[in-house]
Amino acid sequence: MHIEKTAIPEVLLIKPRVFEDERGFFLESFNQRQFEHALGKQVSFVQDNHSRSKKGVLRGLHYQIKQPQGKLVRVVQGEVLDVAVDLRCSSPTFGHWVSARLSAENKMQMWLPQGFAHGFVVLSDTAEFVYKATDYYAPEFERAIRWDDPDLAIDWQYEALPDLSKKDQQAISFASAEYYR
Ligand SMILES: Cc1cn([C@H]2C[C@H](O)[C@@H](COP(=O)(O)OP(=O)(O)O[C@H]3O[C@H](C)C(=O)[C@H](O)[C@H]3O)O2)c(=O)[nH]c1=O
Repeated sequence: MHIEKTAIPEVLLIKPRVFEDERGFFLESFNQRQFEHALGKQVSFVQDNHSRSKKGVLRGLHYQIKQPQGKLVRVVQGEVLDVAVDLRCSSPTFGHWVSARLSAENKMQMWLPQGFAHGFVVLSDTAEFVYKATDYYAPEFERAIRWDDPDLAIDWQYEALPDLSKKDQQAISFASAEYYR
């Protein structure tokens, strides 16, 4: 697998090795040994998630203030713009965001460690989004920051107004959010 750094050093883009033949393709979507070698430390995942969304759906920006989750995310159908926002107070990239287009086509994955808010917007007619998390879902600790927060000024590369859940419609501003100390 090929690892690409992003403008936030701890957020990585991972391109798995793809074996194509006349039948189609094969790839290892996760290999513990290779992943830990790339990160230079041990990481364990406890939960796999899978969501399907229509074009224009934006899920995010979400994080768990306690039991923070590192996420290894990828798209198995369609295309999304995936975004990670650094919420670690002590980080030199605090309040910065990075984005990447993840698609079934490019098979690109993004690794965002604990300390980040995460979201994506669907750019294709539909998208199936699958990801591994380093801790369990804990709704009592879940927080949401507005996708269109003016201080973050995220370029979602999506021209129309996105389709948001009730929870995301009620998300709060970056300035009033809780951060990771
Ligand atoms: C996240 C999650 C949700 N759920 C249940 C709770 C709700 O009844 C239903 C939909 O949940 P929600 O609307 O919070 O799903 P998303 O909007 O896709 O939330 C996710 O969106 C962004 C992209 C993230 O990075 C997070 O993993 C997560 O917050 O699934 C569970 O049972 N387990 C879970 O881990």
